[in-house]
Amino acid sequence: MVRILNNIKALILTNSRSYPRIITRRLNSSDATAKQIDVNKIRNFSIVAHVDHGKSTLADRLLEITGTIKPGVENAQVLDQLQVERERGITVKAVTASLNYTYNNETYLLNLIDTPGHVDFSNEVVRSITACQGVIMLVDANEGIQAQTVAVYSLAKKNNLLIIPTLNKVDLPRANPAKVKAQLQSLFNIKPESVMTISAKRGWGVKELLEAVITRIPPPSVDTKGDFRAHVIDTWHDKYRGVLCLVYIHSGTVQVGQAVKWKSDMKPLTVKFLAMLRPSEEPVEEAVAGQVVMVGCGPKAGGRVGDQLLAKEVGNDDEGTSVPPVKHMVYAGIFPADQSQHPQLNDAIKKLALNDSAVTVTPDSSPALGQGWRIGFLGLLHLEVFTQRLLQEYKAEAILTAPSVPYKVKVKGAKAIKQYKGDEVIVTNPLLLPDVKNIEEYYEPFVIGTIITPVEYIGAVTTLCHDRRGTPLPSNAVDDNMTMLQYILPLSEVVIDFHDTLKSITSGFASFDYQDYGFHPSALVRMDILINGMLVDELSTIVHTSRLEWNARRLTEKLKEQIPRQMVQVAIQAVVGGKVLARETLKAYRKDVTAKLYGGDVTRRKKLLKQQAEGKKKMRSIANIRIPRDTFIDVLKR
Ligand SMILES: Nc1nc2c(ncn2[C@@H]2O[C@H](COP(=O)(O)OP(=O)(O)OP(=O)(O)O)[C@@H](O)[C@H]2O)c(=O)[nH]1
Repeated sequence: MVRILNNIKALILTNSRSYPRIITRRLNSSDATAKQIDVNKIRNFSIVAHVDHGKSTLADRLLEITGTIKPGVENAQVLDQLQVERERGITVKAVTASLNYTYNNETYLLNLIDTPGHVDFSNEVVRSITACQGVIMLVDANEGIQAQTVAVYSLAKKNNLLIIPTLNKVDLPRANPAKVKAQLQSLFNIKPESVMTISAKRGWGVKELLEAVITRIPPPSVDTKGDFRAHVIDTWHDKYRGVLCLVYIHSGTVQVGQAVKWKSDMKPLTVKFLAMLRPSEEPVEEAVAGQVVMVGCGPKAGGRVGDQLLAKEVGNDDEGTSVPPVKHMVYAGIFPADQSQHPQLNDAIKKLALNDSAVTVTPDSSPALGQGWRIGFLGLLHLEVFTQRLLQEYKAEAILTAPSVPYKVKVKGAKAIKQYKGDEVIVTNPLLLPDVKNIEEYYEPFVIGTIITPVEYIGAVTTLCHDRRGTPLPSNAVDDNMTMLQYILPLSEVVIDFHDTLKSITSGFASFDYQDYGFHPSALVRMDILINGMLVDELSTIVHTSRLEWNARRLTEKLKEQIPRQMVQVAIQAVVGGKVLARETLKAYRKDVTAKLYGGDVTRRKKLLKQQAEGKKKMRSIANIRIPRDTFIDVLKR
């Protein structure tokens, strides 16, 4: 027990704020440095799977077999280092581990990239895949193919990666490898004899799988003689060394002390830190094309995901692999709980955004909530994880506004087109919607949703998709009991609670994943809220016409509940283009609220006056109606 605890202790971060991705103790000094490894002995691969199908457990076993960690640390989940990952039992960040393995008397360098399973973090998967030549596609032999298996399969195919189909959890009594092999054949045309079977938990078949990685996945096809070029697949911040980057070298070699530059910036830099991640840092003097290594160029050297690190001599042309740009699915406002905490939160968001390259941060301000930021996320789980990490890793408390999806509008009129630098405007905040009279057409983001469900729930799932404005695509049988349904769905109907509702109507048996389907024309309008005839900017939303009435009623009722009674009657109206859709009236307050300020001793009176003044500061005054800041937060929250 003590040994196990020590083992875990050694692996867990000592200070996750300054070392988000690195284990500071060296676990294993390697016998094969980059120089001794030729490119034909490198394999870059990733493990992809539906959530909970066992990626992190398999990664632990691979680390054990290759001697990187000691065996027997059950559920160590060495690659899941973030506190949120351990608490939620999910992988959020993709991490790399360079492993040595001897096969047929030859030592191979295997770069394993662990990837997250949840649909929100597919960005991390896409990024990892740009450095890989093959993937282990894990499928739980008990659950069978799930929606995300379909998504990762298509992604791997699209990127021309070699796929090693692997059934996991074959130790479970209810595992049915034959059935799942048949599913793989029917959906993806995968031959049953090419499918590996393992139990990541027990270690069964893991050695054979590792050998399949060596024999089936090709070495990286790179130019070892050319000038140094690498692209960044991850970045994180280190308190002492500044920005550290994980790069995939696709040409030449890099050495400590070498002169380099960013493609985006061209300022001369020097490589100060170079290390393999095993997953602890192992400093190296040199790394060659085909390798995935950590590079740091000093505290002020910058670096961001998707950028390229080049040898000083390389021109600023367009050659080389780039990482696909991130598409944000939801945007939300983040504000400090108190404006005095703005600088601290600003610092925390900056640092976290560096590690989580999938977010975009732009300054935002609101009369009610003060100065803040508008942040783009990949999905709701991503948003939750981001705020949880802000709190846990940076002790920064933040207020979140209602998440909304980005919309697109086509503007008309020369003046408007000039103002928006083109006739298409992406609207990430309903407040920034161009004037209605300048809008020619509205566009809404759509996704293709894949649902795998037991056949008995097809009716319920179809109703749900129909209610969410879905358009069906042809469906496919997975086997006798399971079906794959596909729908084109508006993103706004999917991001908030679609997954939870689907799980509850199918007793947890259906799985869901979605892929971007771009912007398409849609009947959208901007709905405003008036308080005694005055517009409250913060409460404007973009709504589909079929949802107008419901939204109008819900918002006005919620506001009536939240706004405290005032000396005058308050009319709360939801309007679209001057037409009132819903109205609630808050009756006037009759009691003499200042009565308690008279009489009593002077100190008590002063205290009450001070409290009242502080309370007023937190109010937003609209048409002489004082609305507490908390009301906005409560109403804007989901
Ligand atoms: N019985 C059995 N359980 C397994 C096996 N492999 C993984 N598990 C269990 O399945 C659960 C999920 O495993 P993880 O390795 O966390 O799954 P994951 O795919 O990394 O999950 P995400 O990181 O959230 O995507 C854990 O409780 C594991 O202990 C196996 O071979 N047999």
